[in-house]
Amino acid sequence: MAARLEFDRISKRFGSKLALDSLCLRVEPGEILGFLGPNGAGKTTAIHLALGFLKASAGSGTLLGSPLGTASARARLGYLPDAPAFFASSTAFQVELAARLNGMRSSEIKGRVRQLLSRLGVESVKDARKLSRGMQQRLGLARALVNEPELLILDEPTSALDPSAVSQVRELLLAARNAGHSIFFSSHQLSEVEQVCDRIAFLNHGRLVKLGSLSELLHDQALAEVVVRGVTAGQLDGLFAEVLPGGQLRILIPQARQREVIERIWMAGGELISTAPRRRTLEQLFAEWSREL
Ligand SMILES: Nc1ncnc2c1ncn2[C@@H]1O[C@H](COP(=O)(O)OP(=O)(O)OP(=O)(O)O)[C@@H](O)[C@H]1O
Repeated sequence: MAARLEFDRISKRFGSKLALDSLCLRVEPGEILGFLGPNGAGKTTAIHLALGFLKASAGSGTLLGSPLGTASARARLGYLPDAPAFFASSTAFQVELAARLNGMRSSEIKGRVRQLLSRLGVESVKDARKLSRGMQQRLGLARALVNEPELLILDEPTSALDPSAVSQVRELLLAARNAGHSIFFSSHQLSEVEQVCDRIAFLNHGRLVKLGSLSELLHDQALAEVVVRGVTAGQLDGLFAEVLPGGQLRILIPQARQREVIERIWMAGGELISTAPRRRTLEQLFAEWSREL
């Protein structure tokens, strides 16, 4: 099936800075793809390339089947920028205008706008230009969702939201996904990412470092905790070992190396006390992947 968004070896250079380095990535129909990476990794640059706000220095891509930058594809797209701006006071007008520009039928617009504004808690806002950042984000989301877009691109959609708004947004995103829409969003809110994303793409220094479902990525990186006695840390060089009271050693190793390490301990005259799987969090993986070049 055709990807809703595809980057094919896309690079973007700003002067001497290579912000994006040969990015290959597809957002498939009906999936939520979380786009992660440390500050300055290149996430917003990739999003701006997808939207046609920037031109690639090399490579190509498609948005909803058309080459990046094609204006007609944008009517089937919803976009929430990191700092949404509003130019008129009426909240309903902002969202209605987006619906009209995207070709929605007039008969459908009023009901849809009312429903979204109420769902996102912005129906009684007086002046859209004087909103707090969190309220701007809620209104920006209503604007992005109004035309029931095939692809929703969100730059940090929940960064300024209070916990109840975060869960309302989570429900909206999952409902959109369940209706077959695709969502591509950048975020630093790892608990949100864990709860809604089907797959995760991790970018660092403009390069795609990891891509997969959270369970695959956590499984690949799974650790085992091994407790032994009768050996010293010096005999296990290269392995992280903590000395426990009583002289036992606690060792953390990738699960895939467990057998090899246990054999090494036996060869050195050590005795195995226990082994246990150690689940890692996305936060720990984020910290490790951020160190990868
Ligand atoms: N217009 C520009 N001119 C020069 N450099 C830029 C420009 N836009 C982005 N950059 C640089 O490109 C790199 C990637 O920036 P980008 O904003 O895409 O990162 P990001 O992953 O979205 O970061 P954050 O998580 O902080 O929002 C950074 O080093 C940034 O300074």
